[in-house]
Amino acid sequence: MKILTVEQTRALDQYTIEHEPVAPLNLMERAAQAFTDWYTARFDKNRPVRIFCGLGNNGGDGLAIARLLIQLDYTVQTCVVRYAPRESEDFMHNHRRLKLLASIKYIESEQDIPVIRPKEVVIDAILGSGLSRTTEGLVQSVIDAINHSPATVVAVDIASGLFADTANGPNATIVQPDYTVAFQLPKLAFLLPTLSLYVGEWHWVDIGLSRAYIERTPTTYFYTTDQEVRHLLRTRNRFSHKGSFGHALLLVGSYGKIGAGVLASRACLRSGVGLLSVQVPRCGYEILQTSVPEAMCQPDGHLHILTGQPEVEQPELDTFSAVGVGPGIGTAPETLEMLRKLLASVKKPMVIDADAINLIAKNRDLIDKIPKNSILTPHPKEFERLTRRWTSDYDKLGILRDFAQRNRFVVVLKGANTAIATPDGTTHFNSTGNPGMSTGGTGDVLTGILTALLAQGYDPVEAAVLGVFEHGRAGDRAADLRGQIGLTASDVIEALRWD
Ligand SMILES: NC(=O)C1=CN([C@@H]2O[C@H](COP(=O)(O)OP(=O)(O)OC[C@H]3O[C@@H](n4cnc5c(N)ncnc54)[C@H](OP(=O)(O)O)[C@@H]3O)[C@@H](O)[C@H]2O)[C@@H](O)CC1
Ligand SMILES: [K+]
Repeated sequence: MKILTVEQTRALDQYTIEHEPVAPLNLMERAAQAFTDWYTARFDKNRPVRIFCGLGNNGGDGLAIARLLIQLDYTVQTCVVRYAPRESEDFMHNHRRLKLLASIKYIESEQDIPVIRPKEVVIDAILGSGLSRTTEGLVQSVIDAINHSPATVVAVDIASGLFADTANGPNATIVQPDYTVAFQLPKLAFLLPTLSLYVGEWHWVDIGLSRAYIERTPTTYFYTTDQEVRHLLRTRNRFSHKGSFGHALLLVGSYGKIGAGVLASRACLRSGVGLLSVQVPRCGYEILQTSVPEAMCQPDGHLHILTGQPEVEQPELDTFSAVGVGPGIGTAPETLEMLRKLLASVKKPMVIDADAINLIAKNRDLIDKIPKNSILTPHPKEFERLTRRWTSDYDKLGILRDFAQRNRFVVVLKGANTAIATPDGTTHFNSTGNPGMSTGGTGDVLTGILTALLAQGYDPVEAAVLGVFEHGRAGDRAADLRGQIGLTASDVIEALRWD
């Protein structure tokens, strides 16, 4: 699913109006109806509704929603925040229609701001995507009153005061909703961790804007949906054999962290790889052979760390269809040398995680040695070590895009809505996963999954988008079963299901 900028959304709106064609007022009615359908499916008539409307089209939506809810017998109090002398045309039309049906309260000064009671649901339709400056004065006071109230708050299209795709200044006053119901497409702001307070749980509703226009509008931001992922997943031919699904090599573990290697290996096997070989320090040999009997084990000559000096002769690196390195390997100088040699020898895109990233961050000459189109999977701290500290989530996205594009890497920046930046400058936000997955070992699981997908011949961008999605989906299934708090990385592996 594409994420469009405010400008692009306005153009999409205009295109739909001209080419469907549909009168702007009817489009507003469609938006209000879609919101109302969403609302009535969740909130019953016992909850009094208080709708705060601005004077633009977001306010117009609010007035139309008020009318539709009143017609459905909801108890609605509409408050128009009169912060400016001018209203939009469609606002005025809906204002006239609502006045025939109900009284409207006008907020012209702070004294007019009503007391909001706990049982109420506040619908925030003060400002939408037309926000052009930081909120102040009366609007700011109303937003403060909403934020200090005990009521449930639902934002229409976007929280009032929140910019949809650019940074808000410091100390901006913004509605903090429990829910945001966006029209047609999600907005970039919804996907950024530091803005979550101004978004709440978000949903989007279809208001019939032109699909053809969305299709041909270029964008750099995407939100991965279930439907899109279904197209990526390859089905298995009846005549296939284990040789058809590649041979992966994982270089993992150190004394005390062999478990990271076990998790990565199990996840790799659960993600469809044909054959798996695993290099671990000698202390990990029996552990791995016992806990992952499906894998072939190549013990390192060193007892505790990976040095790249094998105990017994090992197959050439080009035997393997994909290589993954990092989980649990530590940052010993000998392991750095192993990584240096590995990067010099592997020609295919590989998966690079955890301590391999930390080693690269400290030895920056290695960045140029990483095969093009490799997948790097840093968490934010590792990514900061690799690049620089950011000033906002928007700054972080810029650094991420530049780093991936300049080096021709696929960078999977882990977190809520994991962001995957690609060599061609696009960024894909993931839609699956839950806070229960913030627990040791889930990153190792992801490395195993991604290495398995590369080994099966998936293109690195597809592997990253698909792998991150399925990793999150497995986490969601596991959380359904056990709850988020008790979730472990092993539960995520057990919940993987590729169909
Ligand atoms: N896109 C779609 O497909 C559809 C969109 N729809 C709806 O339209 C909404 C967008 O409507 P909109 O463009 O009229 O903007 P909106 O946010 O209501 O207000 C703009 C007014 O506020 C003013 N203003 C700005 N900042 C301010 C501030 N800080 N403090 C005070 N005032 C401020 C601004 O002033 P100006 O910048 O012109 O000086 C202008 O007068 C969208 O979110 C959705 O709900 C649906 O109905 C149908 C389909
Ligand atoms: K709003």
